[in-house]
Amino acid sequence: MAFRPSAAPPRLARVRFQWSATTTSAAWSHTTELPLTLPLSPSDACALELSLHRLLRLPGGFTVFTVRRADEPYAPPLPLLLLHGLLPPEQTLLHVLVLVRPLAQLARPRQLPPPPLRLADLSHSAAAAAELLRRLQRDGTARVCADERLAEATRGAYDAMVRFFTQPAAAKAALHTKCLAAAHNERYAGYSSDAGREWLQLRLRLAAPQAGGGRRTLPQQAPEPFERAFLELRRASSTCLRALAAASGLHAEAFARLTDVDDAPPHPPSEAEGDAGGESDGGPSVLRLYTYKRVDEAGCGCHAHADLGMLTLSPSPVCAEPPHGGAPGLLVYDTERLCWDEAENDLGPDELTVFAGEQLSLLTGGDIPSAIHRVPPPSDAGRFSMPFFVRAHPTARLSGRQSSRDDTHPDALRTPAPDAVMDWLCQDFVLQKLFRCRPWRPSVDQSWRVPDF
Ligand SMILES: O=C(O)CCC(=O)C(=O)O
Ligand SMILES: [Fe+2]
Repeated sequence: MAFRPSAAPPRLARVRFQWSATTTSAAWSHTTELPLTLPLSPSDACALELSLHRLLRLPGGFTVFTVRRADEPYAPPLPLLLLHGLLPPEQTLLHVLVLVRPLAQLARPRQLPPPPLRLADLSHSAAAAAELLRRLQRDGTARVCADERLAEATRGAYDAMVRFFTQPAAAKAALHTKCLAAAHNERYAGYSSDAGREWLQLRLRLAAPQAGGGRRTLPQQAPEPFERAFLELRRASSTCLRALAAASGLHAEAFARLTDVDDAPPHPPSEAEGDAGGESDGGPSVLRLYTYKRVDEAGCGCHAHADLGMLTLSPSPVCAEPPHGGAPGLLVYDTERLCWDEAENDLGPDELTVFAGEQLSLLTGGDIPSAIHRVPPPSDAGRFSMPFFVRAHPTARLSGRQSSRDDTHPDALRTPAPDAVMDWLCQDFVLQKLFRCRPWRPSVDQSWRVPDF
């Protein structure tokens, strides 16, 4: 399955499963409520799938593929095995909508990715913008070919990564910079690591550079090629966000203005940002320069998750060892075929993989779905990657709209469930939903600590 097994202690929950379906001549909604011990084991999940087939009166040849919380019709649909992650620890009642599909869909062959779109076209061609939108909707990811400036900047940053990561641990750790004065807020720029990777995280400086301090990003002591890659990826992400907004029938600025990818004055200076922790120097979007631990170093890669921001732009990764050839490894979960697809196979050195995070999915009512993805630990030559995560300001208002997508599946959810809240302050959405109702983030317990995001 490749989803991280849950380490949570077993707990009893009541789960209401709802199957709502429409055809041209009829509409129905069947519901059943079951006491369940969560997390489910793989065999519990299989038994539950069979029970639901009977209890929800599904037609022969169809089954429950995935579920999502009823109050989050825009959220990524998840296999039954991950049900535990949708229910915050202190709660016991969960209402989910099931997505029912024909079993035959499991055997559908994968469509190979079409040729990349060109970044240069996305800024002026409505047809290229519409195609980017269509690919994100249909495939979950899209390939985009960088222009020369971006390609040069990412090459320069990859070159500089070798030297950066071979420094002594103390020199790397010295780059860790807190971006907020408040002790309980963990927003940072600089070095960090987990069981699978080490990385350097860059953010835009929001405070005007002091005289003599010319750097636009934090940490200020980061090698200059990293800043260049940050600024070029920021420009590319601004182009993609504009293209997607325009192709969605919105004002071209509708998405970009919620973020820090433009040089317009920063979004609402911050009363509400105060709640999340005080005056910030460091924008919400981040560039992460990763080096992955190999299997033989007990690396575990990057577990399955959906990104929490608006959009992720991930330049073609390279091996950590000379001659630094390509290092494809990103896997994307196809929720319509329940399998992992290799998203970076045959990705050109100057190409990027683009995919949506959950903030954009909320804003579009699920029209642009967030991609569930993971990276297994590399086996021999390692992996450098440098995804750029465009994120909305914590104080931005994220108002989701009803999906207009014409889903031809029999259980198309054309209207959000009645208990769906589609209007969020970004930081509330992130803290209350993305850090509490997702299986891949250990739930924050609404304590005083605000995690880095
Ligand atoms: O290294 C990569 O290519 C992806 C990493 C990733 O998915 C993440 O950090 O959110
Ligand atoms: Fe990710």
